[in-house]
Amino acid sequence: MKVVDVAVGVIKQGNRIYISKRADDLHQGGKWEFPGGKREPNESIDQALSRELQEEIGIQVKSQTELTLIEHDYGDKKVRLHVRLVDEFSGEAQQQEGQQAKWVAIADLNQYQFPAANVAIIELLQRLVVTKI
Ligand SMILES: Nc1nc2c([nH]c(=O)n2[C@H]2C[C@H](O)[C@@H](COP(=O)(O)OP(=O)(O)OP(=O)(O)O)O2)c(=O)[nH]1
Ligand SMILES: [Mg+2]
Repeated sequence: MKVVDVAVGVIKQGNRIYISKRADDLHQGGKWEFPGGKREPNESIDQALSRELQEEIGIQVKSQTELTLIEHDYGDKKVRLHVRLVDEFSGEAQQQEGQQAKWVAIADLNQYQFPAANVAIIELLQRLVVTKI
């Protein structure tokens, strides 16, 4: 099965992260996610993330730094999540297609149901909080 490269943005303001709910009819539908999407041919991950965050939540990314890389096999689909921290952006994060979204404290992320691949991202964020970011 081919692996799908996905650019994922952990958008941070203070100690809170922006999460949105995936539409029910998508892969891993109905779960919460960090905004982002599939890289298109000839696009870098940086470009894919900037484009997706503009399209999905209407922000312009000013800085993105690598957080982690996660490969996960859902059985029906294999993904490689390129997870980036976005802590500088312009515009106000707002779902462009009306999905639910919210800013959640890093410590409270466990209260939401995410796709299985995200468990490692949330653990990492909570570990980083203890030290720095
Ligand atoms: N955006 C996002 N995708 C995630 C996360 N965790 C996770 O397993 N995924 C998976 C679900 C999907 O299989 C894939 C991303 O696909 P997507 O549906 O967001 O892609 P896209 O925005 O380009 O959408 P489309 O072109 O298919 O409409 O990565 C996450 O936190 N954020
Ligand atoms: Mg998407």
